[in-house]
Amino acid sequence: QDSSATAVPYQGAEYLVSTTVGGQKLNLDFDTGSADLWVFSSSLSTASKQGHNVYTASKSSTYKSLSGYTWSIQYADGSGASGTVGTDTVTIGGTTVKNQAVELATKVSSSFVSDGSDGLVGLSFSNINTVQPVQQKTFFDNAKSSLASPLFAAYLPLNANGAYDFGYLDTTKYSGTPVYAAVSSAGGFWEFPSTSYKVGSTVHSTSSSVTGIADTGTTLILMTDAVVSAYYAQVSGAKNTADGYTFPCSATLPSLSFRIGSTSYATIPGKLLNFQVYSGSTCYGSLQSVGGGSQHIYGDVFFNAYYGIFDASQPRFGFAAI
Ligand SMILES: O=C(NNC1=NCCC1)c1ccc(Br)cc1
Repeated sequence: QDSSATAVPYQGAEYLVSTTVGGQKLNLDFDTGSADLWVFSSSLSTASKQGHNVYTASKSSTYKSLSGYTWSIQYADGSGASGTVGTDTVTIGGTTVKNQAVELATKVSSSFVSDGSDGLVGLSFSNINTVQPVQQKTFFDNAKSSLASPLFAAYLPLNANGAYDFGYLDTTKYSGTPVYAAVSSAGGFWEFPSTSYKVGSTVHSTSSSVTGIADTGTTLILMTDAVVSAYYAQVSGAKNTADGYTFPCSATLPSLSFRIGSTSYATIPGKLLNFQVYSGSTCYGSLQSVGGGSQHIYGDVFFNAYYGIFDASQPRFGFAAI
């Protein structure tokens, strides 16, 4: 049941995919950095429902409640949601999964209320799904057996409609031959070693334990402080403010390249590293600090430059310039 679903950019911060849950249409944020499929539900407070499509279980003829099951998730950016669980038929593009665990939000954090999505589709590994007492599988895990190949790909061009392709690679969406890195799924993420990077043409290496994760649920590229300080040292007028790194909008930004596994470098051009105007003639960088830890997070800005291939067969992560 290979298929492709259109991903529509929303306010430069995320891409939304129209998804049918029990015959009800919702605009969901596909997130390769988490493993819960959750939706805004009719049980939310009136205030939380403002501006969103909600899923009403009682209106679906195929919904089944999982009595006593709950979920609760906290994302790395501090946002979160929680609620109850059932199963229903979920269709994305032309790929349908019956009896998919659908997590109904009865609470969502404020950033989700002001956000454009009506919920998330987790596409990381199912070992980090938060449902209790019995952990549930992701849409992709459930769909895999019906696909020609056990993979999906993310095509997220800047300020234009993109797509998530399930079961096949769309060669019209990228150029050249994809390169792949082995993935370690133990932490639940599409994670690989990422120990070398370039600011412009200057090569730097990090400690060997540094990894990267491919995360469509994060907007920017978040890297360790060593990388971020080396990068902005090359940008005249760059400042590290309480909100993150800013610089004069007139600045010429160097490219940033980083290795994914032991592959060739992925290069983010300077143009993509100016995320948006911060205030007046000051702009905000697409590269920001991940805070602590030794994991780089390659978010949507990475996918603005590369077709990302999430292949469960080994597992491995591949990329090719778009
Ligand atoms: O939460 C993460 N990605 N998804 C989302 N973020 C905000 C809403 C959805 C995330 C971030 C960093 C690491 Br390391 C692993 C996962």
